[in-house]
Amino acid sequence: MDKVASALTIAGTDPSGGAGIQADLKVFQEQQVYGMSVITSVVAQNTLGVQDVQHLSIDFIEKQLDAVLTDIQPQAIKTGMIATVDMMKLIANKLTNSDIPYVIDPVMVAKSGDSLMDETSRQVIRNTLIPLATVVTPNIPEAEILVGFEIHHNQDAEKAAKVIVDDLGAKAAVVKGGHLEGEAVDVLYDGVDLHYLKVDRFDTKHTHGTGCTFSAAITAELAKGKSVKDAVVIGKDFITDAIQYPLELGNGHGPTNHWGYRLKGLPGQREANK
Ligand SMILES: Nc1ncnc2c1ncn2[C@@H]1O[C@H](COP(=O)(O)OP(=O)(O)O)[C@@H](O)[C@H]1O
Ligand SMILES: Cc1ncc(COP(=O)(O)OP(=O)(O)O)c(N)n1
Repeated sequence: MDKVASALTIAGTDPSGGAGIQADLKVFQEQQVYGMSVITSVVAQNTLGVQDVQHLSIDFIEKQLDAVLTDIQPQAIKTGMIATVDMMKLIANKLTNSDIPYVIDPVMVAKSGDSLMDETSRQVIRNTLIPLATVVTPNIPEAEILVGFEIHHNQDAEKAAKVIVDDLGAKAAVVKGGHLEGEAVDVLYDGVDLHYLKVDRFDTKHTHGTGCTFSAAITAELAKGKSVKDAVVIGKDFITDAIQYPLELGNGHGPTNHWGYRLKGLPGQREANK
């Protein structure tokens, strides 16, 4: 293995830097993991919403994947915005029989309400990519689509995490509670045990890219060789700090602070970033 851990994100872009490829690479860098990226779709978006999307051709996505995978072997891979069935089939082909830890953030809809995955793909991801996953990290609406029932409280989230592992074939699932009321509770099921990751909810509108940031932090830790549970616990700390110390950027849902965790224990900077 190379001396430095490396991770690959396969996803769409966010020119405003809070979500997608840009967020993933910032997180990898913060976690001291060498970051690489394959772009699936170029998205015109900002903190207010998505203005337009252009998907790259399957042929060109494949060329990017081959360029990376034949040269620098990542120790973990993450997928984010995979908008079409053909993209899913291509990635499934490349990752079948691979033993590289694989994190799926099954991105379907942005916080602004704009769709990032077509309707057919929302059903197809279940059979193509989910069975290959080391960890799947759906938010509540995404988990509802994957499992086919509504999620209103933590017990429903537990049930959904179990279905994603026991019925859909992922090795582990974290159903994120950002969209529920009360504490921000995520439910991790690893095929054996259930774990609750709880933090007080911060009263903030700066939550653009929370899901991307969380799943990228988990990917970085898996690349370093951490267990799924340890990677998810560290990822939760990372996203909590990123939400806690907002940057107050943009006119809508601003980005999280990808260096937020560095401000812990530095009271002067902590105050300055409140
Ligand atoms: N206001 C908040 N305060 C604290 N944690 C939050 C808040 N909103 C989301 N989170 C956490 O951020 C992570 C991403 O969750 P979520 O926002 O549900 O994902 P997504 O961005 O995919 O919709 C989860 O760990 C969730 O618990
Ligand atoms: C290119 C791209 N990928 C994913 C998202 C969604 O990111 P997420 O972390 O779920 O945060 P919100 O956008 O929902 O705030 C995205 N917007 N763009």
